[in-house]
Amino acid sequence: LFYERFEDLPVREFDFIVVGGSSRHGNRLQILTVHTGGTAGNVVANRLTEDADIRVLVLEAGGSDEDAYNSRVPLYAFRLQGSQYDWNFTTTPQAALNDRAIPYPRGFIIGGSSSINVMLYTRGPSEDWDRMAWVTGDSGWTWNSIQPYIRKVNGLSLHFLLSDPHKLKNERFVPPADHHNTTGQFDPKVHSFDGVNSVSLPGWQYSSDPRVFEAIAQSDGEFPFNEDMNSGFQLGFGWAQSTIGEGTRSSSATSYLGPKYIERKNLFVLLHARVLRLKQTNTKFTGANLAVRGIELTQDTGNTIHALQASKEVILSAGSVGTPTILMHSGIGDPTELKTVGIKPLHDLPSVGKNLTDHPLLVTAYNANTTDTPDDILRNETFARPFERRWNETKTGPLSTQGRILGWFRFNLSSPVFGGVPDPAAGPNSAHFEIIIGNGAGIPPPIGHYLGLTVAVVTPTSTGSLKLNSSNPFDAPLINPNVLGTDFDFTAMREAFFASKRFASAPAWDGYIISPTVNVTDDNLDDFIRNNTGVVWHPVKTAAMSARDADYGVVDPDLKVKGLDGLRIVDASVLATLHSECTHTSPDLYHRGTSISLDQAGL
Ligand SMILES: Cc1cc2nc3c(=O)[nH]c(=O)nc-3n(C[C@H](O)[C@H](O)[C@H](O)COP(=O)(O)OP(=O)(O)OC[C@H]3O[C@@H](n4cnc5c(N)ncnc54)[C@H](O)[C@@H]3O)c2cc1C
Repeated sequence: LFYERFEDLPVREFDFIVVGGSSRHGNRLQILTVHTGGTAGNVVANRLTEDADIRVLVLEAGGSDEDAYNSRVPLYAFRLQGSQYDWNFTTTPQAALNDRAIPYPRGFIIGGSSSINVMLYTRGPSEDWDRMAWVTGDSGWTWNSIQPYIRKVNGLSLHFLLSDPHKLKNERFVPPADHHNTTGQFDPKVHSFDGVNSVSLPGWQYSSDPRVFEAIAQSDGEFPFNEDMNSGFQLGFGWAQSTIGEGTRSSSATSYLGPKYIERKNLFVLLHARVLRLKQTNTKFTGANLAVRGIELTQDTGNTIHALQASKEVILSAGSVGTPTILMHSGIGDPTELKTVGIKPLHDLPSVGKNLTDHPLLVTAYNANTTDTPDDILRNETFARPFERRWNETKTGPLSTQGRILGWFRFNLSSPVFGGVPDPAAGPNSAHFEIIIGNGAGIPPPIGHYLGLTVAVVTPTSTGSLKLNSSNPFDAPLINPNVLGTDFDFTAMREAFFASKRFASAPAWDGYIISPTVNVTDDNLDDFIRNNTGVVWHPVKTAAMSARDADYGVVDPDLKVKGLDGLRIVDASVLATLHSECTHTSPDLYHRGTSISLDQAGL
């Protein structure tokens, strides 16, 4: 159940529940999951509370999504950035971007970033998962091992074969809002139709769509068509799949904490609960690990601090910014850096906050000779009204859709991009860059209609960092994704831009594209990139997983914080490598993280 005030929680019960034995039934177990109101946390909470004997408390700094209209309406997704549902972080000045500091949105709402993101659902290439298994020395992270958390495989539920006792799957592939015939637009064999998280194809058609496919056909194979980029083979252009069901956003809150689950008597969700730090709960003696099962939270900017303790585990799911921030405020991190800001080190883990990596993104747009774009809806309330009425009543129409068509591509290995640098992709079938076709400008200028061709480098080699600004947990951390910080990344952005330009020059666009909105020439391209590149908001690796015996990394392949007891991290920060995909698909990862949690708790 949702609670707004700490005082309303059955706190005593949480404080005094006794954890008895290890048998599955007959014991009252309590697992306190911390700030797991985000994408991953709700998956964890859902899975853990399958067992009525486990009591889970979810702590979320943000509030409810009940009145968040813009979160529900897919077309309005971009309005959530900079809103009350966003933490509204900003990066440090980015050297390669002419020292611009760029906005760094993160969801400040139940559902976390899955309640404010752009909803693209991409699983990435199988090679990325296989590489993560190799890096971490744990075959449980391979593409094949992860599949049963998403879907049934070959008609069998591999849960049984892989001895995962939990049958809940992530994906629930549903018809698009307009119920059009989707034959040839996805491959049913690689999807699940009875999972929790709704996924669908675009539910509204635009006149630019057929031209995209004509341009694909005219590209001499440079931009092939891929029926389903989520099969493990991602390369090519295909229809976007999005976490949308019945024309409405499917976040981890609407799905994993949906009506079917939120009434569970063993699930407690406390909103507006900001966790300040974790607390040591034992005294270390020779040979034993420190236990960190305590937390401190506040609901009134620190005037009142509440302490709680989990009998089993604290599971951190505060995301790639929140998780390392909380760890460092708790003294878990690089001791030298912690002392610099006046924090007493508790546990030496220098990798906390290191290696922050994100996908650089460059929006380019073309003036389009059409009025068939959502630009007028997005900038003119009067124009939008009938469409809103339609969406309110039927959940159909242009408001029911966000992503349209996207593609994943590789540079030729003889490309100038590589100039002595090894190919950073996970394998020969993994993309280096992405092109996102947008009908309309996303956030449109006052006049005009647009076709967006946005590019992203999906194998960046630059890494940045996340550091504390001070010992005050209310100060925003120093977020430095080091965008385009290497020659590879910068050259890759240039080449991705050229590729999108070639795509826009196909005869299919004659009469549709009028001109680019900015005249980019060879002479001003680098400036254009520096002045306009941002990121896709896919930060990972700030609490990265590493092999069990590696002397770097933050969590082991079971997602337990290295060298500590009682503390696990289950969110995007643990990814050991940045995948060539959009990162909220990692519920598959979260599912597995939870299964490990359950197994190791002897449940
Ligand atoms: C604007 C935007 C667009 C994106 N578009 C896409 C997309 O189209 N497709 C895609 O796959 N991915 C997309 N992403 C990325 C994706 O949404 C994230 O990678 C993913 O949701 C991260 O999940 P998480 O569980 O790690 O963190 P989050 O979902 O961010 O959850 C963290 C939660 O912890 C809470 N929290 C943090 N600190 C504290 C604290 N101290 N106390 C209590 N609670 C705390 C937060 O409020 C939040 O609810 C986008 C992200 C953004 C921001």
